[in-house]
Amino acid sequence: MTLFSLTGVRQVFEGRTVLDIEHLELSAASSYSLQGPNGSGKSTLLNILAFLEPPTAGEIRFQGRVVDWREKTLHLLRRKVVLVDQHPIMFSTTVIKNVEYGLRMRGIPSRKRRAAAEAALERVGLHAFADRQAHRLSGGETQRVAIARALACEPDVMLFDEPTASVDVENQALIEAVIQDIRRQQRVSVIFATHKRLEAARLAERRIFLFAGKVTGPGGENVLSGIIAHRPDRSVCTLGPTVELEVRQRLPSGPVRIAVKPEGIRVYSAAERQNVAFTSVLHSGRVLQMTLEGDAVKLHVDIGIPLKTVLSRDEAVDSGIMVGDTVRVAIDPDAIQAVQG
Ligand SMILES: Nc1ncnc2c1ncn2[C@@H]1O[C@H](COP(=O)(O)OP(=O)(O)OP(=O)(O)O)[C@@H](O)[C@H]1O
Repeated sequence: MTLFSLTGVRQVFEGRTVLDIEHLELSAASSYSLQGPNGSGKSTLLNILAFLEPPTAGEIRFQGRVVDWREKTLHLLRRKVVLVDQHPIMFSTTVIKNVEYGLRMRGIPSRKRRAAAEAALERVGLHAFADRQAHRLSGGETQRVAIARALACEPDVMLFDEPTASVDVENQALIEAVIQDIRRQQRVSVIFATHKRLEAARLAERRIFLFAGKVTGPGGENVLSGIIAHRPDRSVCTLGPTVELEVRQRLPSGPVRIAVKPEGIRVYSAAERQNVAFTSVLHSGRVLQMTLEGDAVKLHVDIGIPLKTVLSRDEAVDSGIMVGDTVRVAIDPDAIQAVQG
């Protein structure tokens, strides 16, 4: 079942478009990671999905119904979707009262409230902390109490904004275990923003990549820092000591972040001279890794910068390319998206 369906969703802050999603569907009872560089729009998207901030434009369907962004309806939707913030705010009272907060707002009687809050604290391993002062907890404990506070409300969807960004290794493992436990309860969907690739691999069934506010597909993994310079006939982006890529976007000279879509990267065996795509510039590289994923082969290639691309199984067989081979790599300038900074 479709949980969220977004069409033409844009968020504009101070005249700047920071989120621009043509179409995105999220399935129910799944777990998604939201990945992308700083400022790519992850928190902005989470705030929209949590019904905390309406988008400037576009349509969002939740569980099949169009969201109309009126306070009365939002109130009900916010019971179904709960966002656990990166820096949760604790009220200056006990842990248990903080966890009970959402239930109190819903008018749940005190005994039932207490039992639900205790059960939620148990799930995050903080049962013994019930009577402690919440604002004196460590970062990791605070994050776990915030998760308990969300869990107590029994939402359909839990959103997390970088749940382990400011916690130690021990709390990271505990929080990941709690998220995995939440997912094992089939009913609850989980969407979390993270900068940690391994965390995404551990926790997410599906991954969404954002770059400059747009969903980029797995190409979001090819995110690199470079410097734009203008030559008489073209603009180039210098990456590392040896690599220069042509960039078609018009940007001022200076530092940029670029994303290279994997479908814009073609890899040829060193011998192949025919049908070279996109560009006359061919980079020399080496194949570091080839992994079979379903009917596709994921290729890691080093051309002085690390790049990931995908071939169909047939293309991979036909090319005869093997791990360790020296190859030539063509990159489509139109597959490069650059943003300043
Ligand atoms: N309320 C706001 N007013 C103006 N600009 C905003 C506002 N909220 C976010 N932005 C801008 O929108 C862009 C996207 O921000 P967002 O916080 O969604 O990115 P992010 O991917 O979550 O980044 P990070 O990984 O650093 O948390 C940024 O350039 C940010 O400065």
